[in-house]
Amino acid sequence: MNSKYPSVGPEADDWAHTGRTLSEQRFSPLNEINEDNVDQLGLAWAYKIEDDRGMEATPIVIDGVMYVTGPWSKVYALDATSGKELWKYDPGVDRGNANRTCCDVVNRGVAVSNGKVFVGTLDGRLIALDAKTGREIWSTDTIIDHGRSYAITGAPRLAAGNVVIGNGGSEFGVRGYTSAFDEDTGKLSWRFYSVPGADAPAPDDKAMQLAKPTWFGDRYPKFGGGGTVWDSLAYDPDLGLLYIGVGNGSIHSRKLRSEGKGDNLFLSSIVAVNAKTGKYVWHFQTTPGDEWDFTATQNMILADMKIDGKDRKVIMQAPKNGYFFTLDRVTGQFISGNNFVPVNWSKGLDKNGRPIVDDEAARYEDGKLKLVTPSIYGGHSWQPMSYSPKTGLVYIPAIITAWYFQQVNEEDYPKAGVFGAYKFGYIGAAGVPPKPGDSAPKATDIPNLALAADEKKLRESWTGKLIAWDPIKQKAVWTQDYITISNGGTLATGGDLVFQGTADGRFVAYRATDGKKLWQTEANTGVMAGPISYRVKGEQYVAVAAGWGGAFPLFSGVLSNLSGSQPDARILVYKLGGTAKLPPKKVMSNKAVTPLLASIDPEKVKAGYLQFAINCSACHGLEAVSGGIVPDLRKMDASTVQNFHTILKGAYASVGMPNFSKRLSDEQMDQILHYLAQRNADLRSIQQQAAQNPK
Ligand SMILES: O=C(O)c1cc(C(=O)O)c2c(n1)C(=O)C(=O)c1cc(C(=O)O)[nH]c1-2
Ligand SMILES: [Ca+2]
Repeated sequence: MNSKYPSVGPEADDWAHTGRTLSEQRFSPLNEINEDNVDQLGLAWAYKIEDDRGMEATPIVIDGVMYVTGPWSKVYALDATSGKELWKYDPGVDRGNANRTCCDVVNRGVAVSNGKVFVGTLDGRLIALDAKTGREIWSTDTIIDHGRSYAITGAPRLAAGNVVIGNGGSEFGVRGYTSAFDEDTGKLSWRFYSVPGADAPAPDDKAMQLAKPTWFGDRYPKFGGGGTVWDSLAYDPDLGLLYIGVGNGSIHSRKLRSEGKGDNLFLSSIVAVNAKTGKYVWHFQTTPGDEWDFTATQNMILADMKIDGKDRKVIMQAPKNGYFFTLDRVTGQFISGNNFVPVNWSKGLDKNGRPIVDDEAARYEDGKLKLVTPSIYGGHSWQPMSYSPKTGLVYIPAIITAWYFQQVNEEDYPKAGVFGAYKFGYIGAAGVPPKPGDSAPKATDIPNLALAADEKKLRESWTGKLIAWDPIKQKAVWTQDYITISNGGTLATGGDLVFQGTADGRFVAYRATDGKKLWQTEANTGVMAGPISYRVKGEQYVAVAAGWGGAFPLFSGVLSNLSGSQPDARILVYKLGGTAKLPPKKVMSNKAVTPLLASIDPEKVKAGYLQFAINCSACHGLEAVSGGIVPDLRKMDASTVQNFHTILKGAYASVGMPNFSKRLSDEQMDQILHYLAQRNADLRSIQQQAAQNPK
């Protein structure tokens, strides 16, 4: 061991929590793999996951065993040195639940404590498994109302003898909350609601006493209000505080939700509660009166650092809204902040760190069309950032995109006919990030994604960045650019390395101090999850869950095609001198397509477009251009066309195609088929043009 990298003790071996330790820094002190030898890194083993959907889990490794989750909330226990399967657990989630979650049937991992493995399932159960055998010890239903679209995608956290879990659903109309269950028994210890309900809050409910006056009108209980806690929690055992990262408003439109007024606490906030009781301690709202899906569910990092000569206990977050926040985690007081990507929705932060909303530029309750950056994908999403106490830098997988918003009144929903109106209360569309000084957008600016030229322009404008951010000076120290969004979470190590997977299918190591690329390998699929590092019998490994999916390809399929990635889910594990090989990359079929129908009825196409936008586009892509996660419906074969109605009525429910018989009439199903036949014709004409003008 050289002096640059002195040996680190056995306490560095495990990756015991989602963020390695309770501080959630995603920093491994291990340094056997370092900038001097990282070029010798090779694949040690790979484990194939049976469902080729998005992989978002951070694995946990304790005593040489890896616990990781895959799509449909399945849990895998693997020998961390060989990839040998020790056990596998399938909670049997009803595949018909695929449309209860906004963004793929993903899961972000387990918590492990005292011989128990805890997993939250897509259908809302929290389950404790025996870590040795994978057998169920207890299972509890965490959902308060199965009539609404709640789903769990996040990893549970451990706090004060409890397992804590939230859920998602703010895109569908739910009231967000966080629940804590006793680790041993699964009994509910406490529940914290993120937003007020219809009733007056109890006199001793300080949180809702604070929140209620920031909401207006009586309609928000109908829409649920939102504030789902779908990903991030952090626990400081010394302070006894649990930090809750709260999501966006439900319904998105603040006009429909809260008469266009108010901060709407605790939407888009970090809330600190007593970990034993769930009682409110402090809050910091990152986006006042959210109406842009600006969640504060992004991962929160706890660190101790010297700022202006004083030792500070901080909590850091880079929420979707594009601002980085460094707060005092004892009091919630704002220390510093700055935007890490371009923002046009706000003019900056005031002295308390409250963003000054640019109403003219971003609030769409005035009925005008607004082009807002960041978009609903955020400047940063669930892909976790990491912090190296060695460099003092935070490594943020950042996103640069924009989104159109235009208010739709409820009575006008049926006329709106564009993606989003029903679910969000606005017409939404992808946009090219605006430049300062651009004139106000007009409806004619909304790109027509069916036209290949617009697709190209949009795709090229949606980019990713890895940003090494100084959380004290609040500025970037170095950056790396990516051709598209939804690049992976990051890992920082004692070997002065930063690891990150990319949407275009690579796994890369950078030097932590200056961002120099030192190593990369083909992952053969887009990589989104946060990598980890661990050591068994003195040998260091770096691991990542690889597999393209999640919000981007499902929701904006047409734009995500650029990644060239195919869903091919695996756990990939690397070590120095590793020689294992991956099977060849799966490529997307570019076969010429045949017509779906002999004749197409334009009236049906028009009606079908609306029905498709409302019911199908969230998974099968805007304008029916799939991102490759679920079938591209423009390319259906003859037998699929023949069985179209049967499939919509549940024939493929077991593989994740929900039953739409309660939502769509036969006539509407037929309209959708005609719309798809038209999109198929559009695709064939693009293919013909390409064949005539080969580049
Ligand atoms: O508001 C919510 O309840 C909620 C839930 C989830 C989820 O559970 O995955 C996502 C989002 N919102 C969201 O806004 C978002 O961008 C997103 C991306 C992803 C993903 O897994 O790729 N999930 C979610
Ligand atoms: Ca959301």
